[in-house]
Amino acid sequence: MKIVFLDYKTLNPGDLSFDELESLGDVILYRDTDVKNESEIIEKIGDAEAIIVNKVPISKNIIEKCNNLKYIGLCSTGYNNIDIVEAKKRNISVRNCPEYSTYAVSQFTIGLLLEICHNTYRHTESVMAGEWIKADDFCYWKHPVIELYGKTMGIVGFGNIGKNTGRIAKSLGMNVIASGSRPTDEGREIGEYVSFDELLEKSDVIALHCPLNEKTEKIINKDTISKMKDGVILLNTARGGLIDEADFREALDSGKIYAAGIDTVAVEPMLENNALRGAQNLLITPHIAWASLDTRKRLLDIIVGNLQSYMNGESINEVK
Ligand SMILES: NC(=O)c1ccc[n+]([C@@H]2O[C@H](COP(=O)([O-])OP(=O)(O)OC[C@H]3O[C@@H](n4cnc5c(N)ncnc54)[C@H](O)[C@@H]3O)[C@@H](O)[C@H]2O)c1
Ligand SMILES: O=C(O)[C@H](O)CO
Repeated sequence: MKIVFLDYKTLNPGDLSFDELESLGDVILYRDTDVKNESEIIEKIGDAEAIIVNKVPISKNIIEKCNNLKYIGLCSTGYNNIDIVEAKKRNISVRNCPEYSTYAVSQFTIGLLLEICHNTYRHTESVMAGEWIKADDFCYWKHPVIELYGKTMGIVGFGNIGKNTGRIAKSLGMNVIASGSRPTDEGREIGEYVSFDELLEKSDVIALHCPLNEKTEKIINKDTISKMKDGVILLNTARGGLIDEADFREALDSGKIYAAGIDTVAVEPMLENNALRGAQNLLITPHIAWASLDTRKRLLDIIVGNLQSYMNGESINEVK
């Protein structure tokens, strides 16, 4: 079987082995593919039966042109770059990789929150610059130190990552509320299910952990921000497209949003004119919550397992 991997560079910058994947068929590996160049994508896929993609968009046009395509294997949990409706229409199997980064992404989310609460990095810089030597007292702070105990974390999207973020928040003494997911007993042990509006009104910290799709695109906008508490903290390690970035910037600048920590923006790599550049009370990282070596190893195992199961006629991790 001809298998084309369109963009392996971020999964495997050179520290993993593709031996197992290559044992499954005639594998063609591309480090990168220009996400904006449909003809390059179509040419690289050619007559392949299976493709593996991380962030390359697979549009209706590409699916129509590559008419031997039977399998799209994602290199990620999120699958917002694939035209699922068109793929399903043509009986193409689309499979994602759930759960490989649950612990890493929830750790990262809480890491952003703790940095907002403590400003460890900014205080270290101040001490290293000699400000403690000149201080009048045994302690001083440049930014407020925030205790999370007793505060409410609202989690939008209470799936694998959302629930684990909730568990950590609960262990810090936070009350957890969640919206958007079907209630389960496991979820009820972590927090209370509420409506999206109630979550916006009650949360001191809001963490986004839902997929990006037509229902969730820009769910954080002027209108929903106006329903939030003044001085709310916003965390987004899911997808940048969940947020209207111009509205978000306005709320950061006005102080309506006290601070935010995000790992994703709407267009990646970030555009030069991205509205968030230069924001003062924003921690921002270049989509790396998933990227530890252990996590990527687990991810590659799932990618291989998904393809193997497709070849065996089994339906594992099929995107519905
Ligand atoms: N930054 C990173 O490195 C990174 C890594 C992995 C995943 N992600 C993102 O995190 C997202 C969540 O991952 P997960 O493993 O928890 O997925 P998941 O499928 O386990 O959970 C997603 C939850 O969102 C819920 N949901 C669906 N529509 C919703 C809506 N309209 N409003 C609110 N909730 C809704 C689903 O019911 C589900 O419970 C992924 O879709 C992906 O975009 C980011
Ligand atoms: O969805 C995912 O798995 C992450 O965003 C990394 O691609």
